[in-house]
Amino acid sequence: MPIKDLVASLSDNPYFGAGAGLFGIGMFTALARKGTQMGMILFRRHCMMSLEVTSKDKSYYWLLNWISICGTHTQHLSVETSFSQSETGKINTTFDFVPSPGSHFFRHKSTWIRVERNREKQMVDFQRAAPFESVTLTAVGFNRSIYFDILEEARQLALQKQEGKTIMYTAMAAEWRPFGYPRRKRPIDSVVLDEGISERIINDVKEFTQNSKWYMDRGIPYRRGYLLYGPPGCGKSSYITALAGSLDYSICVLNLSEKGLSDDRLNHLLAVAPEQSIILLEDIDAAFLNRDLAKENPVAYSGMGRLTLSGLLNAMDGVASAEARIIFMTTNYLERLDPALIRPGRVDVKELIDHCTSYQLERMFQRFYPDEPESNAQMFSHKIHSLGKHVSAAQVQGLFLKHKDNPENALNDKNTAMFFNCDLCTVYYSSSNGVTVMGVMETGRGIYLQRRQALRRKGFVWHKAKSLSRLSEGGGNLSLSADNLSSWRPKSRK
Ligand SMILES: Nc1ncnc2c1ncn2[C@@H]1O[C@H](COP(=O)(O)OP(=O)(O)OP(=O)(O)O)[C@@H](O)[C@H]1O
Repeated sequence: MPIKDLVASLSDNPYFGAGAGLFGIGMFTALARKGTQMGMILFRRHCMMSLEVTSKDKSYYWLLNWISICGTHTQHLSVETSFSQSETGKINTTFDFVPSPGSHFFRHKSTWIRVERNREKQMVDFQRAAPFESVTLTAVGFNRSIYFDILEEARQLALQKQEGKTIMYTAMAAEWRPFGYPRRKRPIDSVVLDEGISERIINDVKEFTQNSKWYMDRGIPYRRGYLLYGPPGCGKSSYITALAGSLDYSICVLNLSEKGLSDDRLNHLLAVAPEQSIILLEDIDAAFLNRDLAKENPVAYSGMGRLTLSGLLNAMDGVASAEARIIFMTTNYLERLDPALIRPGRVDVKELIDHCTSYQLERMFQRFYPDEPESNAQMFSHKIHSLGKHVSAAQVQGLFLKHKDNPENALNDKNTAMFFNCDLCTVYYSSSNGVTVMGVMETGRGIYLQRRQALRRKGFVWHKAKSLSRLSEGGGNLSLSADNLSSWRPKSRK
């Protein structure tokens, strides 16, 4: 059959006509779809700009935070909870909402921007021990500055939160992560150390940070180690935090007795610590104390950290950076430290932060009660010394907090004795013609001795001081009458 006839017969066939029509429509739709896809790809490639920020990048959380505050009004949010516990034990929990994984749109300076937050299920960011994530911003046009603007705004927003604050970092797996919210900077003079100590440390740190060239020229590693040692509660940690604030540094706190801290991990952490930060190794003796206990009782301590002294020494020696690297260590037991750990080069400055001296007591009193005359500060210092007890600044702070609105109470013998839990004694004196109760109590050896001497001068003979009870238990009953003496017979002293 000639082709002409075949075409004529097919065109008369209604089934064929319908099939050809459907085929044509399908073809057209497929081509249109393909064309749109190609068009979109070409449009994206040539007319749109996108920016990908991965969770490994520092600006990742700044950006998410910025988007949730200034950008999208999406109803699909994820929560980021920050938890911090202050030294007083108070717990602060705050929720931040960030866009959840998926697509969101927002308008920035008359440009529509699409935000796509992706969470990879298959990939884990080992540094953060969390799924790998990324955020992609896409906008029409070629104006790159829009992304610079956004990143800059996000950065400023994040830094605003940190202004006047000290960021604390803690070690998470192999990286440093901010711990809780940045803390308000503590004024350095609010930590009252003994005369000259604070000035010595500040001058040394400043001299060090301003002399990088001196170190470079002589090929000396640009790092400096400080050791603050002394009894608990005397201000070692508080001082380091205040110092970091005054230098505008952050603090990287590392607990050497943490389970699973190996030599390699410590080495890595010290090498990647954020710039402009103080590395704080607290209670440095504790890490190796555990090791001794572990030797004695391997079962109880199995699985404890694998940090060795030589690992710590090597890690400290390896700390090198173009930036000034400052390491602070604290301990309550200097004598427990290995001499190799505190030799010059590892520890360049050692300072004893001890119990309160008169200088500190007076200054603390004046800081807490600025309207009180200086003579009261001196009286307070005298009273505390006469208790015959070593008191830490933390204890003194506690006493002031208890009587924060009433300095008279902080100066009261009974209150101070009660607060510092002094052993109370009833003191019996006799005159030559019989027992007379004179010295009712002593709040400490200092006061007691003074009274004794005064009484002796008046001709009284001291018989015995009998420890009755702690004042806190005794309810502060200071007066004695003859009845109290009935069960007690003083031995006369020849
Ligand atoms: N010298 C000081 N001046 C003012 N406050 C102080 C001083 N020392 C301690 N404090 C207060 O006492 C509390 C505990 O202090 P901090 O933790 O700094 O002591 P520490 O010496 O580091 O103790 P530890 O050895 O137990 O870690 C803080 O609230 C701090 O404000």
